Amino acid sequence: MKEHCGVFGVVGEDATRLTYEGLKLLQHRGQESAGISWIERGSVVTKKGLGLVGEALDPKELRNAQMAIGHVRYSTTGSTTITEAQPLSNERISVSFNGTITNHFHFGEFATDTEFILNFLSKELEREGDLVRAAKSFMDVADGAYSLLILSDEELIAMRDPRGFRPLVVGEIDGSKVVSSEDSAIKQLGGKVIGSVHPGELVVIKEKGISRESVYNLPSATCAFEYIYFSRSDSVIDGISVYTSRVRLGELLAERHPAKGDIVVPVPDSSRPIALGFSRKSGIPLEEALVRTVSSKRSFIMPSNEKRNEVLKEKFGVVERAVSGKRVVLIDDSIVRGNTMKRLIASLRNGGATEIHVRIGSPMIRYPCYMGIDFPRRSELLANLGDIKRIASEVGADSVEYLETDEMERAIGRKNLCEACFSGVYPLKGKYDLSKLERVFSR
Ligand SMILES: O=P(O)(O)OC[C@H]1O[C@H](OP(=O)(O)OP(=O)(O)O)[C@H](O)[C@@H]1O
Ligand SMILES: NC(=O)CC[C@H](N)C(=O)O
Ligand code: SF4
Ligand SMILES: [Mg+2]
Repeated sequence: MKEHCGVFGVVGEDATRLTYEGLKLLQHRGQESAGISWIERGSVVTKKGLGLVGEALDPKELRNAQMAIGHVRYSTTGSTTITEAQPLSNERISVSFNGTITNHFHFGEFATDTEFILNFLSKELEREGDLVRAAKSFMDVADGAYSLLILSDEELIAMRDPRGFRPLVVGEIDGSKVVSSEDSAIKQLGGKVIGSVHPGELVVIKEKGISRESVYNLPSATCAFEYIYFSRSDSVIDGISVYTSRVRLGELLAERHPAKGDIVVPVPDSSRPIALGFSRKSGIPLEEALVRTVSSKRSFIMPSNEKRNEVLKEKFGVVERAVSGKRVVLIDDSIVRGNTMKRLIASLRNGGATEIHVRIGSPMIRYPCYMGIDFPRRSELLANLGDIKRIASEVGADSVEYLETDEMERAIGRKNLCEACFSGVYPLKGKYDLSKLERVFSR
């Protein structure tokens, strides 16, 4: 499974530098490439590179401007190349986007869904002579997930798809107007959060002000995985704290799926608050028995299984003193392909753990995602192997239990979530044949 991208945009003083700083704080959303577009003498200028923000962009090559947008990429279409990196621009406009356009293949052959967006918007702009109208036409035809920024020399447009699959937030930093995938980045830069871009809303940001228009008003279906894994714990999505959701996922796990153990161990990083909740509720002490290598990346969002396993090889150390002779309750936020679990259970057994009971803070992932996360095939999902006994034997655990969907909703505190990867029910506009989507999105 690969996940999201991060977008950040600024209108006002110091736009390029603030965008660069913002991207660093969204690094957990994409590690493949980073880029920034700004407006210089009426034209779009774009710099991008492969790798983490610090590797991809040289601050000395960035020019200060009054308007800029940026991107960190976790690809769900195409490949990890500089030409496919975002922002994707021509002289007039630049786009930076988090999501997946599920129906992009209906419109022709494109290297990525982002290329389709740029192509569509450019043609509509030519036809209509107005970028806001072009953006609305895009909303009419596009299906899937998009938290999208469009930059021109006149304005920065921010829009969120009608279901609000991915987060998007507007705020202000030192008088400059900003838009970011997550509010935590705005707060950490000393700014104040104005609020979420609502699902189906189009926001136009200019130097003189922000105007907002609700273009579609449908029931939202925000990605449950943003709360479970993707977003930073210090973010708040649509008014709900990610940290609180995660602690509650752990509390509900302890209540509904208890385990007999001597210690609770989180798989760092994203399952830490879940393990804390489990430990508090069960009374079993928490031990940080897995140490995450400082320089390690997120494994799940790497672009191939080979790269995921390369990351995992270096990612964890085991504190033998903490686990030796102990019955371990091992907590993770999710099992997708099972790469992480298989490796960790072997290491914990080597470290002397006597029993390992795995408890997962989300339901079984059985269906692919085509809305911004990259696990496009049913066959790669561990949960499709069989029941929990079969899964436990595959990963080498004494037992494995997952949260049920209703328990997850209770923990997060909202029902209007996308749960397609658990249920197979896709909150999309169109009807699709799953096998066809598997072929289109497999890379
Ligand atoms: O079953 P898998 O296919 O291995 O995927 C699931 C794992 O991947 C993610 O961690 P990741 O390493 O991406 O990042 P983290 O350090 O933020 O937890 C997630 O938190 C699980 O640990
Ligand atoms: N994770 C994302 O948001 C991916 C954006 C876009 N689909 C790409 O492949 O570049
Ligand atoms: S299918 Fe799963 S990962 Fe994809 S948007 Fe829905 S909840 Fe999120
Ligand atoms: Mg993890």
